[in-house]
Amino acid sequence: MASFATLDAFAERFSEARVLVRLDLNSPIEDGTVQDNRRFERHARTVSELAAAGHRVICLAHQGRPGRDDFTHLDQHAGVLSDHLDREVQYVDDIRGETAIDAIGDAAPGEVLLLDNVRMHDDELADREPAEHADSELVQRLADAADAYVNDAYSAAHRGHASLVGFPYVLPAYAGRVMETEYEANSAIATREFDGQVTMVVGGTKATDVIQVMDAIGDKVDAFCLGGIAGELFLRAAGHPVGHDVGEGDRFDEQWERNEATIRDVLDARGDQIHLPLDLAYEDEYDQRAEITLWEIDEKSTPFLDVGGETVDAYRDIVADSEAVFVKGALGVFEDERFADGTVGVLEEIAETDCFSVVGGGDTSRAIGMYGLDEADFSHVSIAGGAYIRALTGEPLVAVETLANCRPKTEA
Ligand SMILES: Nc1ncnc2c1ncn2[C@@H]1O[C@H](COP(=O)(O)OP(=O)(O)OP(=O)(O)O)[C@@H](O)[C@H]1O
Ligand SMILES: O=C(O)[C@H](O)COP(=O)(O)O
Repeated sequence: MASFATLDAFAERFSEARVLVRLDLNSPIEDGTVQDNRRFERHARTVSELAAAGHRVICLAHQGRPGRDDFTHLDQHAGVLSDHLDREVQYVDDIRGETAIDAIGDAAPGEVLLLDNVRMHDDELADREPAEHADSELVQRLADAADAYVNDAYSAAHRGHASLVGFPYVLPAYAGRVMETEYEANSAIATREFDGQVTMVVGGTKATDVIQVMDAIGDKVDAFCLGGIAGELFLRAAGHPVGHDVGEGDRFDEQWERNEATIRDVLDARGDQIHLPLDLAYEDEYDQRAEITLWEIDEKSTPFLDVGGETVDAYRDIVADSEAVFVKGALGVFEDERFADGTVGVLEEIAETDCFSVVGGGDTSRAIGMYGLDEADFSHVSIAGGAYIRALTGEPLVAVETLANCRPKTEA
């Protein structure tokens, strides 16, 4: 398990430091407006801790990717982050030019700056090894202006980009609070021994991701409860006439072609551990939720949007008997109240029991707030997507590895 220095070690060594803090504020953008989400709230705690201690906090973050609609400047992000802090975040419309370097130099103790989208600088996404990123102009210029580096961007830690892996080579480097807690909770399935049953609830739309997880960590999990697109694809492999596209949808056939062999292998090898929906829910001609048991389905003629009531009861029982439950992906289209029973039923059951629980996936974890559940009833609600998937499969995260590998420098 990687071991990095945390803010506790940082606090012992520095006072009123100029510290570069990499956050992951990558957010949904609707009609040009950045949507507030858990990432702001969580990172605000790290920023607040550093600013309250009198450090000059220089935040780095990205939004979208070049060529995509959500690739924007970070002025709005500074406003949203300020809303979660007891102080203003000054947006600096530059990344490593004179304006940025001057702003860093002028920052007063306790001041918080947010530089522009690091992905707007070519060095950030250049295809380089971590040590090569350390030599880039972006990293060198900013490192010269700062005393230390904190990486809080766990949810981007699977990316080997300059601002995520370059700085630990040239500055004392620490994990922020988000990095620390996310890493510990999300690695639990790979690193911890649980006395009782370990259950994984698997759903959502990104079937390819979750099928890889099932393939990789089958030995660590006693029960998989399936829903969403993955659930239907496994039903298809088991010979049921579901799991293909109907109407305008295009979510099934492509993922089926890509994963058919793996699905069949996993089902063969782990059939005893896998629980598939017993019934499914759909929208009837009166726009109401209707349910059908698997055995009644001769042909799929309408999209299935949730697991049915019998399945919810069965999955709740499995969760109630579990020592640990990991959730990746929703069991249905919970954004529509009519099709929230599966996702919310399982989350309610987790909240009611005292099992160790991790809920991952940006979309799925939104159900917690939407349906009045209390985040405190879960051991951890992750803000990571791709990094969570990699942690579940036990794959190393390059930015975490870099923090750990550069630790001797940090302690020097
Ligand atoms: N049967 C279904 N048909 C269509 N969409 C579904 C179905 N079941 C679940 N979903 C959708 O799955 C989504 C959640 O899972 P998804 O795989 O997209 O992301 P996630 O794991 O929550 O987040 P991230 O984007 O961070 O990976 C929800 O928005 C929900 O509407
Ligand atoms: O939102 C995320 O999952 C991270 O910020 C990584 O973003 P990316 O997939 O655009 O690299």
